[in-house]
Amino acid sequence: MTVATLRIATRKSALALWQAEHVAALLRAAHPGLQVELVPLSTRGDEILDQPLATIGGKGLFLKELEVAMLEGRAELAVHSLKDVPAELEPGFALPAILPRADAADAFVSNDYADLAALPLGARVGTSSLRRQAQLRAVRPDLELLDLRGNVGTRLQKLDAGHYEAIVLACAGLERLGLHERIRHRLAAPEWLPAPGQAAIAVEARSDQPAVLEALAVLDDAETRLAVSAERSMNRALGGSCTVPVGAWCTVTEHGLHLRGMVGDVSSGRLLVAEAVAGDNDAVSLGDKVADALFAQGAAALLNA
Ligand SMILES: NCc1[nH]cc(CCC(=O)O)c1CC(=O)O
Repeated sequence: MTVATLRIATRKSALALWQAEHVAALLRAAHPGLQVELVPLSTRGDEILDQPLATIGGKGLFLKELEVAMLEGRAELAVHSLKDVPAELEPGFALPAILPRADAADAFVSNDYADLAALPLGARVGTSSLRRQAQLRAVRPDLELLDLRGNVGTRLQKLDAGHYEAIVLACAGLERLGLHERIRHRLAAPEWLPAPGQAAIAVEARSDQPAVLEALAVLDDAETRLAVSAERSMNRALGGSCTVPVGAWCTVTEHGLHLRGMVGDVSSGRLLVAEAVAGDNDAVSLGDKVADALFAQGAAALLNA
């Protein structure tokens, strides 16, 4: 059985639409004659903008409405930023494709200051991510950390309006939106860790639709899948949500996988860091191993804080 049409459920933000169009173009190129359409939808995560994600219940918020559309037969697939996909997928769904990763670094964005070190004492920095807050606190305990939600464009507007001296965003999102020049400084591994799965685009579909899964699997990048499997398995072992400050970065070399993981504490800026290596058949156990090493350093106390 082959599929004639694929409908892509997507959020309506500029970044989500760019990512869905990107997947649509790749699918059209891979399957000549295939009809590919976008189904833009609003999610709870997009509608509730006045509270940090950690308070309103975490990451599944961006997926629910897209998954309902697939269950009701209004779309065959959904496109997500992998870092917004919970460590545990909803039963009945799969990720048949993970695209090659873009720049996984975070971006220091400011109109007046070149990097973190250049910020004046007590400067206001906007980010609602606990992972970013903990790492900022660790290097600059004097900073005033302020919540900042909304899509990438809204966050940049709030910076430009003077609410903050600097904000932190993902390099990948800025690049996809043609905003590369807003990156003043890259906050990159190993000193600074991204979110598990950051900069990878994930394609989700129902696990009971083999023809769809097969059509989507051509977009999968094996190396990215290995790296993000290790990062996401670490996150899952740590309790797996965005309500805790967790960072992870896995590299793939000819010698195998190297995973570095971090659990942080926002109020003290204390960061626990652990790393380990494994062969490329062992991505999931590598994640578990680094999580165990973080627990051995006392991660449970920070995760329950
Ligand atoms: N939480 C929103 C979100 N989800 C994914 C990205 C960036 C793109 C990516 O990581 O693939 C962003 C924006 C940001 O953090 O600046």
